[in-house]
Amino acid sequence: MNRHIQAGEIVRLESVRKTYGESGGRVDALAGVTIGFRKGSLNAIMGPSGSGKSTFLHCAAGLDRPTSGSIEFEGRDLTKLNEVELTKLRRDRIGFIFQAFNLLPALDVTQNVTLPLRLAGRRADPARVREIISRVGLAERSGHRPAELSGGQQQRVAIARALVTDPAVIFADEPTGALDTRTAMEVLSLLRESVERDQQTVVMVTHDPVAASYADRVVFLADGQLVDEMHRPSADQVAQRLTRLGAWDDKRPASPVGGGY
Ligand SMILES: Nc1ncnc2c1ncn2[C@@H]1O[C@H](COP(=O)(O)OP(=O)(O)OP(=O)(O)O)[C@@H](O)[C@H]1O
Repeated sequence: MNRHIQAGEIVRLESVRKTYGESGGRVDALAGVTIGFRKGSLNAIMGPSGSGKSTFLHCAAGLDRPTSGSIEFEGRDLTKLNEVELTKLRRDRIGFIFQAFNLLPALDVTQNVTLPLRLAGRRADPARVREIISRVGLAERSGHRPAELSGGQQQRVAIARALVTDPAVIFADEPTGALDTRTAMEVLSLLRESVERDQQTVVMVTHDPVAASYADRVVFLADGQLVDEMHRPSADQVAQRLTRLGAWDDKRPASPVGGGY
């Protein structure tokens, strides 16, 4: 172990392949990807529809197993862990944020936020929970249920829930995809803050050049391979690069609005 990981990196994918289907209809969703992410950095993953972004995120986060290659996370190879070890590591060290919020409708804000702690059998420190909820601007709403909150507020609950276990890495799959521009910026600022303040690492898939412009580093996937990267680019630079990759040609379905569960 630790043969490949570079100084300062917290997670590293080495020659990661993910192949779906049998011989005739085989798809190389990831065709040999090698990349490391530094502790305390905000990273965006971009690329055309079908380029492998979700597959990349799921493999890197230990939600899916690659066909071959290794994923080093804080010195351990995720591909060598059994399901129980993987579940524990995900619960203790990784935070997840999804486009569709995935909040439980019957639970209020505080209960949703503390759910990962309860699942891990950990005690919720009330002062810390209050601090996290107020950090995302929901102190006044802590007793509200998701249906009583706006889409942006629901995503802020999801961020607080991802932060509550103090994870080393937060993986986010289009965290601003269902939000209007202003609310998306608030959410991105919160992610930026957890990187600056707590040295957490964020790896986020996004289609939005403005969201990507909040990142320290933007990596571009095409046909399951890394084809380029940019450091602290402007939204215009990202958009130009995506245009060259043909990312705007696809007709993606409209984002779902609000209503998570
Ligand atoms: N479970 C699966 N079975 C078969 N093929 C799959 C599966 N999941 C993904 N694929 C294929 O793998 C490739 C990469 O898919 P992936 O969802 O990772 O792309 P993406 O870049 O996230 O796309 P989008 O931007 O449209 O969400 C695609 O060709 C897709 O059809």
